[in-house]
Amino acid sequence: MATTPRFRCFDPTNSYAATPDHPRRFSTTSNSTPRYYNNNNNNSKGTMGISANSEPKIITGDAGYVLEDVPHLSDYIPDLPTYPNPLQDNPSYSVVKQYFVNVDDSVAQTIVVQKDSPRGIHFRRAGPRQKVYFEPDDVRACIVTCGGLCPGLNTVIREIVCGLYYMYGVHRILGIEGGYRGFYARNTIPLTPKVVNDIHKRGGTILGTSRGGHDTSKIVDSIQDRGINQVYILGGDGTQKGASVIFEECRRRGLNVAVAGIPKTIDNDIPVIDKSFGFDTAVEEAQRAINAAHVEAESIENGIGVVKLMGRYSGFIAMYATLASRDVDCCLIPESPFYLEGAGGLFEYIEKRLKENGHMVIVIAEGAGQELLAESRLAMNHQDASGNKLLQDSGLWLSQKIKDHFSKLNKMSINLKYIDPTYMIRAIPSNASDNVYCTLLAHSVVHGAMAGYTGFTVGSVNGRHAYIPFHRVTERQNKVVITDRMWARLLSSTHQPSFLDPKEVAKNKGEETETHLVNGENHLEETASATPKEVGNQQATYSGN
Ligand SMILES: Nc1ncnc2c1ncn2[C@@H]1O[C@H](COP(=O)(O)OP(=O)(O)OP(=O)(O)O)[C@@H](O)[C@H]1O
Ligand SMILES: O=P(O)(O)OC[C@H]1O[C@](O)(CO)[C@@H](O)[C@@H]1O
Ligand SMILES: [Mg+2]
Repeated sequence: MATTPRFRCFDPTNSYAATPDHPRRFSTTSNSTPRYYNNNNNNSKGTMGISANSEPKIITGDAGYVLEDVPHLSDYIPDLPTYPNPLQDNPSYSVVKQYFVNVDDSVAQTIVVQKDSPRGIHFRRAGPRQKVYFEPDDVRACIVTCGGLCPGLNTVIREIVCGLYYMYGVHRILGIEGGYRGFYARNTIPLTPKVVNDIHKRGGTILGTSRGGHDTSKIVDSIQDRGINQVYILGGDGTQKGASVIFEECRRRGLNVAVAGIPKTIDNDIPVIDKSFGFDTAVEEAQRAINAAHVEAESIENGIGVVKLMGRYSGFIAMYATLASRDVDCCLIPESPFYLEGAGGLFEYIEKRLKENGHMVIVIAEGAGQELLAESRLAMNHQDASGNKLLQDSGLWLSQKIKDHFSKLNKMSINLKYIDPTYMIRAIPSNASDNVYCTLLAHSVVHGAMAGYTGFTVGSVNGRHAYIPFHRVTERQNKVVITDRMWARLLSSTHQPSFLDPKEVAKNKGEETETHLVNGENHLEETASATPKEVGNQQATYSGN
């Protein structure tokens, strides 16, 4: 029989117990909402009623159960009224037997466990609650999209609008134009189901987007001035960092404003969540470019098709597109350093493949081999408006290097075609499965905000939607773990070299190491800049799936 965990209070910064009369400690039971900090300030702009960033809300239970909870408006605003969830009278949803989520439901981050292992980290399960913290008539919601484009943005916008409208009877929803700076520099767009009806069939975002321009104080002033009390923020890692500081500022000002993020990243580089929306669409669309490269390459003697795909720091699109296609002979990603010349290098492999097969296809992620590019040209240190490093064109660079190498050889003339479909992939509408995923994400985020949660990102964790504290999705990037089975499957499907030093791998395999990498949760930031030899060392520590 399932037992309800007995929650204990755990304050990561203090070892002594929390007490109900100490406002800075959690006072939690399984039935009460944890709260910290009393709010005695008024709501005027910039007041210093509440200082310091909020601390993580961590609740522990029996058998090593840990809930990494998200903030709630009642944590800092006392005596907030609650209302019955209007969904209980909604004829469409009345067929569902147990529609409302139990207050104690949580989603496990790790689902592969051993008999005696602790229950581990959990996140609050997403979904509708019996009580809501906003009267539908009082809600003034806004939606903003920031960062690069991604298939599905319009679907999420549509479903937030329709979800608020039809599930909760919220009719005042504003679109913020042109990303964060739109809060203070642009007009707003009123959004209704009619306005958004067809937008899921279009790529891009009807609201526009931008990089840079995050001015927290001006943004929160604008939220206050417009009377907005629910802020829905779609964007990647940078955007979620921005959302986090907006939440902190709203909290500091004591505002009754729910700030919620929906992670958007075509690169799939946001951690914790299973995958980001638009990723499936991107992988599917990448097939068209790979097919074209393959057709070109196999139609001519010693044909080489080079396809560049997106992935600044994470090579997920390249890896999945390669695995899906089966026409790719070599996939290069930022996480797996490679080299061109000499034994075990890329040129040697190309020559071998052309001799065996007469043609080949290479997929390269935009961030792959950047360290080699920097060596061969003047290192550029340009950044975009958000401070992201502007990368050099890895596909163009690689194509040129291959051409130069084989023209020097004289013995083998090659025909290389370079295809860069990156922006074409990013600009298409989401496919069917992403459309459904976007809809569920939008509904989950709306349920969370209506229930008074704030300072959270919504995402699917092991197939269940959860509310995840901002810091968990911004503290690191999700990367391909090259010591995991998925990358091994890729190597085995392409037969490409691993570019690892075989002696080092063999040596380290025999050695006991203390570090154990856990599937999908490895902090492999260092891998991106590691030498092939160093990666060989990491290989030996693998204990993944
Ligand atoms: N640390 C930060 N604090 C506040 N705002 C930030 C921070 N980092 C980025 N932003 C803001 O978030 C917005 C989007 O950031 P960015 O351009 O890096 O895209 P992103 O959300 O990471 O998406 P993409 O995956 O396309 O890179 C920008 O307006 C930027 O100013
Ligand atoms: O829109 P921009 O500024 O050209 O950014 C391109 C970058 O955006 C991304 O698509 C992420 O959104 C990266 O893969 C790519 O490097
Ligand atoms: Mg980013």
